[in-house]
Amino acid sequence: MLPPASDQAIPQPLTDQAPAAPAGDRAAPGGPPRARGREPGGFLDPVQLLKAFPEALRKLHPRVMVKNPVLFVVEAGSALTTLSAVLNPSVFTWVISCWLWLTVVFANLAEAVAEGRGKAQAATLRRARTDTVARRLRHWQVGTDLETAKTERVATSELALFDCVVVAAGEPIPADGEVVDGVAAVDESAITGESAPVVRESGGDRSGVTGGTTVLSDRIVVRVTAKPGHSFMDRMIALVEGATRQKTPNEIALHILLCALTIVFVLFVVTLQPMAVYAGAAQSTTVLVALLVALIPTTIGALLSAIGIAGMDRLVRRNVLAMSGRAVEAAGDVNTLLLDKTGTITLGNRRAAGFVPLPGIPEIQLADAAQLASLADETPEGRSIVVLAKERFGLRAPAEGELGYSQFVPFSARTRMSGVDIVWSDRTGCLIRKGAASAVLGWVRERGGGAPAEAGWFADSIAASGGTPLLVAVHDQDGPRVLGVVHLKDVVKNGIRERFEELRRMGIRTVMVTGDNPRTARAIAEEAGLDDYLAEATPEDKMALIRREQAGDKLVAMTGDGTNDAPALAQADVGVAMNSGTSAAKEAGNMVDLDSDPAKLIEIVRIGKQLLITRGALTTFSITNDVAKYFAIIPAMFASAYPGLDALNVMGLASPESAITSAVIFNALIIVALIPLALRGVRYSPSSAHALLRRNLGIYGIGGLVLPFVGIKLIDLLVIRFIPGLG
Ligand SMILES: Nc1ncnc2c1ncn2[C@@H]1O[C@H](COP(=O)(O)OP(=O)(O)OP(=O)(O)O)[C@@H](O)[C@H]1O
Ligand SMILES: [K+]
Ligand SMILES: [Mg+2]
Repeated sequence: MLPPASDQAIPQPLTDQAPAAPAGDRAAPGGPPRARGREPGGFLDPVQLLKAFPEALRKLHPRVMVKNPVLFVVEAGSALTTLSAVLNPSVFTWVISCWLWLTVVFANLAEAVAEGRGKAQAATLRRARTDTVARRLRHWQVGTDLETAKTERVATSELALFDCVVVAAGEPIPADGEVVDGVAAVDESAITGESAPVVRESGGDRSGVTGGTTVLSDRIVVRVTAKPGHSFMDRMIALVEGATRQKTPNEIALHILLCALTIVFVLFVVTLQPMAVYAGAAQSTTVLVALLVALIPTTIGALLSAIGIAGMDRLVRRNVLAMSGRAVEAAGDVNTLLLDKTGTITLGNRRAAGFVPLPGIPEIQLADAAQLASLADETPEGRSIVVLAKERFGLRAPAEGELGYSQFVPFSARTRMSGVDIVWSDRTGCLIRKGAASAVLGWVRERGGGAPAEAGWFADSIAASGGTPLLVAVHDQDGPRVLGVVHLKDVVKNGIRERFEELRRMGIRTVMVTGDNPRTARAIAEEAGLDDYLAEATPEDKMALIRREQAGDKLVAMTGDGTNDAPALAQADVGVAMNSGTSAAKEAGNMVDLDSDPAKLIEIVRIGKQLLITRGALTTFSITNDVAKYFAIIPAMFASAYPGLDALNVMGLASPESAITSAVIFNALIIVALIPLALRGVRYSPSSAHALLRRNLGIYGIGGLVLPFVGIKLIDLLVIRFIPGLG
């Protein structure tokens, strides 16, 4: 027997006065997502270049230069030519020395400009960091009364992991953490730049809060999950400043290739001299160094790190924190995207919308059982059931005297059930469970009960509409039986369908993985326009699916927000956690999206692809554009010894000196000319990766081959005009 509804109030959670802020997180509607700050255009701001100049000079220190062997060789060569210019002064040796030094400075400038942009962003972020006083709770435990709890005021910097702090309307949240009590509207504009408030609440997958954001309404208790100095904001600042940037495996591979090429050319130039002497055409140090610099891949050596920094920077501008460059690169090659349903594809604001009793059961009886099973269920779903039962029937929790003993069964993603075991004061007892249909039916059958067909029908019809059915069952003196179904409603995020279509055009398969039942999953997958879905997935199932895809040589991205997504987020090559999500999810992933927008993956993939393509294109360009320099320098070197070699002087350069000078000047200027491209990235449009690669290798390979012939010739014309003594 169920007790009559009691009128005595229990301390109501804040849910009753849920803030009137828009529910859920902002899903980017069809249009392009808003970027933080202005995206730098194609032209490089001269002011930026000027500002980065001192830093570029500072980087000339050999200790810094040695990290970039290609340019270290150029620097050593510059020093050598300068020495020979001092010992053996001539216009030619001085001009070459100057331009060699400029080559190194320009290379450093590329990196300095990239870093400078990050520093500007970091400064903006620093301003958002708070250093205030926090109200720390003393001897308080989750679930106990807040009114009587004692608080103490401490400086934010003194907060430790797992401290609980109270934050009320108008106050800043002192540290990264998780809401463990209450629900509030939070202004996250300090970190996202977006002014619409978001809801953060305890118990569910929207519990994550970020230090520096402000509570707008109500009051929450936040458990600190990051020590001061190690918050996401701190990590983001370190990232955009380039302080913690590590080379990715791809970058290391390319780096090794560049070093190998450099060594080969150093050996070539060193062994060239004895042969030249033998041929009666001994070369000066200056000429040999100029040849070496022209041959080694200086262009990509100069731009490589700027390309990487700019990629990170582009992500941060779109409010994505990447914890590793490796993940950014992997994003460029992703084949499959897995998304969880609740809170990622839907708003995650899953609320009870109605009670559907089985024939012969009064609705109030179902509502009462459902709310008893939810009294200690701190998930948003559980709280919404309590609220609905109160609204519809004025039902409230049992009074002190009525309850003998009760034991709550918390919800877990594995059991897909929650409930309560109650012994009333008159010593009668009952067990109540609510949860996924298959789980609750299993529970009833295990206890020897059966389920009328209606239970399945009702659940199916709710599921077919995209809702989540929760079956409610009791086991009391009348035996185990199903009472009916609670209809949980959730809404698919606005405009998400178009975004998934865009992913498809990029060649990415989208799969929804959800703990929910297959019918609901199918309805939502169809509505959102996903390629496939996996229903009734436990956390392990989600991870196993990723492993299977990876075994088939696929790169997998996963976005999710729940603790049940954490294993999958950790397993995925690209794990994007929603910033609104639990701290377990955020720790497991290798990226965090501050806007909590699953469609952000489009941006992430685009940036990853752009990074890979830009690096590939500029490497190709760098290697092919050295070819023209052989044609400029080799004939010049041996013109006197082998006049026949003049046939190679296809550019018709004026004199050996002007030819070598022009090649060196071109080599230096091309670095500056390509800085904007390195920072902005090669244009990317969704099409197959192969087509893109072919197109870019074509453009940059042929461009790299042809451009220097024109460029060197033009410079040669200027050189003989304006630098007397080289003509
Ligand atoms: N508080 C709750 N009490 C009882 N059952 C619940 C509760 N919350 C959810 N369920 C049931 O458990 C199922 C699994 O929940 P889980 O959180 O693992 O997945 P989900 O949130 O539905 O999906 P996703 O992983 O896509 O976010 C739900 O579909 C629902 O049927
Ligand atoms: K070069
Ligand atoms: Mg979930």
